Amino acid sequence: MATLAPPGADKSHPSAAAPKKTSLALGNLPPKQQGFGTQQYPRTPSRVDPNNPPWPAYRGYHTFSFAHATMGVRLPTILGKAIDDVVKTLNDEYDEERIIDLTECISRMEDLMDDLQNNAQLRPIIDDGEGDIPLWNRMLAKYFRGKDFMNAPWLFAEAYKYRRLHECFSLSKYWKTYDVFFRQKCETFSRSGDAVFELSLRFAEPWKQAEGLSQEKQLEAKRLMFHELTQICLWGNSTDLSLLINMTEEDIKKLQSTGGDHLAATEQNILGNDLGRVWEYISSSRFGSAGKGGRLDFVLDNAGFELYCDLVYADWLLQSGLCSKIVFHGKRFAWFVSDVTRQDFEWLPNSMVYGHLFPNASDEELASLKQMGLRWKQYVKEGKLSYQQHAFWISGFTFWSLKDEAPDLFLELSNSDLVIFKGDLNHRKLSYDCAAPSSTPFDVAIGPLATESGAPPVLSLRTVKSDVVVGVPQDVADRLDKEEPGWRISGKYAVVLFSEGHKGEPISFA
Ligand SMILES: O=P(O)(O)OC[C@@]1(O)O[C@H](CO)[C@@H](O)[C@@H]1O
Repeated sequence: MATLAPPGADKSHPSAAAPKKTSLALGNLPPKQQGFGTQQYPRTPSRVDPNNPPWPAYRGYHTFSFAHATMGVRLPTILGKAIDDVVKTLNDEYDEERIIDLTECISRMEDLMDDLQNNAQLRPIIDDGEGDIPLWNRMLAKYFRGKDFMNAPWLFAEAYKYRRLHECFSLSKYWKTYDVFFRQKCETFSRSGDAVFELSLRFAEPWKQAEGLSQEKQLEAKRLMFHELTQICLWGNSTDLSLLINMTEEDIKKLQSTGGDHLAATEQNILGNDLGRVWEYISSSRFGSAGKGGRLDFVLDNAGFELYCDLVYADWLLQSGLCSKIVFHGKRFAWFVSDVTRQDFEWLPNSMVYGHLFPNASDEELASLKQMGLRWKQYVKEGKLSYQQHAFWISGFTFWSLKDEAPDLFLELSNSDLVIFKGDLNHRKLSYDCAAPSSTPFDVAIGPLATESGAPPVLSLRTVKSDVVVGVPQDVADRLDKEEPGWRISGKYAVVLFSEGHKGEPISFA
């Protein structure tokens, strides 16, 4: 039976086609506005938390970012190499109980590899009796429930991976303190001979100021030395083992070149440079107490060559009288491949004095290294140099949370006349590792560490190896983004950024 179509139901008729354009004359509507979404950044401090930094966080699923390459490729590669290292150790072991214990560590590492590659949810850290467990599990429960490796902020997910790696060993009976990167750290230092002797031949003899100079000239000589040694300390950070996966010995030498011309050329690559302000402060009566040098703290980054540069710098700061006490802060266990642990801190001067790391070195070179190593060991005995390793440094928190999450550490640092944060990772933690505009002033980017009552003066010495950049003129960053798209991760550029803090002001805890 034919259906009766209602009038006008023929959809194929031209009159049923949609009008090309409908224009309404509605002159009373409000005008269109611009900038939606941008006003929410920076988030006000009360809206900032580890999952919601002041500006948008970098996350592994952001395919445009270094976070993506790191989570998807670099971390599994690093973990694969770590497994190879443990297998080497396993092959050299003879005791059955220790062998079985170590195979269990390997199988936990394989589980971690599966989790990484399958983008698993971030589970709590198993209680291995270590002091940082509450920091980790509270943070996971409060801010990252249900998050996985790719959608948690990159900084947290990456740190979490290193904590999980530690768990593979901390749950064992015999291998609790095993460092999967130790072998690699030692080998890289032993391949850094040229740069190592370049410095030891110059600095092994105790430093003396040239005689007969006016006070003004003496100060100027110190300023110049400070200027160059700070840069050596800064560029020592370009040798980062986690990025050296495919580097040749020649490449490493180029990175470590410490010659004068090279330094002058590389100073142009310091895109935000507060070195002048730092000298003004360090050479003033505000630094330390009258007639006595100041206290300097280093929040360390990498072991081996970078630590060696840090110690050459610290040695001169003590000898010059600018500092009377230097405190080094390192990690409790293997962290981001090459970070300094207590074992690395002790290994360095001991290997300089007793080791046979440089078979091709001359007697003179070896003697210079030994002389310097002996002096550093003496500083440690005298308490002029010391080493600490607070659990906060191996947590997933950024330094915006330092005072709240580690009040004891905040008090300790508030005694310092200057806290130097070395390297890229520390810079990410200072600046909340988020997409802040490059022109954001350093004081703004580091939040409470610049504004809190009692906060110490802070200096970041960082070669730029990841996306976040602050304290750099916007036009410079925009030009580099256009002309050198890899500049944020190449380590070719650096920043030297200073915040005066509020030392001496009364500290209270909410
Ligand atoms: O802190 P460092 O040694 O200067 O650099 C650490 C680093 O290589 O590792 C991270 C990516 O895995 C980035 O923060 C940075 O590029």
